[in-house]
Amino acid sequence: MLKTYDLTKKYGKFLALDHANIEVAEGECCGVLGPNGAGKSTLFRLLMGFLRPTHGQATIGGKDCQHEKVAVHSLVSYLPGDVRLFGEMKGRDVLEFFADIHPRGNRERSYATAKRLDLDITRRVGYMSTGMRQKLGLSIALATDAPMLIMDEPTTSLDPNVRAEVIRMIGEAHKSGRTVVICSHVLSEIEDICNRAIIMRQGHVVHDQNLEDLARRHAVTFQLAQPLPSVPDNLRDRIANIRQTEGSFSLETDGDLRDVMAWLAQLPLSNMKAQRLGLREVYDRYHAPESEQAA
Ligand SMILES: Nc1ncnc2c1ncn2[C@@H]1O[C@H](COP(=O)(O)OP(=O)(O)OP(=O)(O)O)[C@@H](O)[C@H]1O
Repeated sequence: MLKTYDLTKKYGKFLALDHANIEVAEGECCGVLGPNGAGKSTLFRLLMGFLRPTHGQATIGGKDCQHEKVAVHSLVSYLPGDVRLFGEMKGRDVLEFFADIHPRGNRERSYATAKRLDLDITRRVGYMSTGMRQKLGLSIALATDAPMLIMDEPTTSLDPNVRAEVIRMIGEAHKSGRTVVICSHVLSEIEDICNRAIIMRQGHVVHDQNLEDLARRHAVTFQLAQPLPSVPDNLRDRIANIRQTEGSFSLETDGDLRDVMAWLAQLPLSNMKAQRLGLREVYDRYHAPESEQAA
């Protein structure tokens, strides 16, 4: 559905996106993660044809994002990171304007989406709070039935209840078969709805994580006052990242935990803990907080 080929963007001499090769299949829900300035919005703007690539190409539904913008825009519903709307207009008029110009827009669905987000559309946009304007942007973007949703930080400025509702709505869009690409700094939101997460750093895609695979992985920690014996052959493929700090060990497992536990249970260890590996642990491999990097 979406493909980028060595997609590169320089602002002057500054390289914001460096030879990104990304493929998102039809029906996937793909999270894009990375710290401020990693290049996420640049990627999204290139996909929408709002920026010209310095090098490379992107396609959506086989259409070139730069040269076939109209066709691409009819396939995509896009929520920008900075929702800017006409301040003089009332919310209802803005909704109707966008529902009418998007080939897959629909006024009734827009009103219903705004209602679900508890947005008062009789207000003038200029008098709306930041969160209300975000809800208006979401009511525009979530109301089309375009086959692809591209959302740049959809839950920014929203209160916790509305955040949860928006994540539910995006999850519903995915379940109904739409392809979703979403960036967020809230890892739990990505874990809740995405089946895949791409991690970016300084304009590079540094990791591509299947979240269904991740859900089968565990981190096991324990204390052992002797060297850890070698991992039995039958577990070798499923145990990784063994680390030791004095008498404390940690390792990561893939798949069923029972046979790993049976092996460890034969050792004189104490304080054993096993917990599911989350996206946080994967993200921290690339972007650990500075305090931990220094440690
Ligand atoms: N128009 C521009 N001119 C010059 N530099 C830019 C421009 N737009 C973005 N940049 C720079 O490109 C880099 C990537 O910016 P981008 O907005 O894509 O990051 P991001 O990952 O979306 O960050 P955030 O999480 O803060 O939204 C940043 O260093 C930013 O300062």
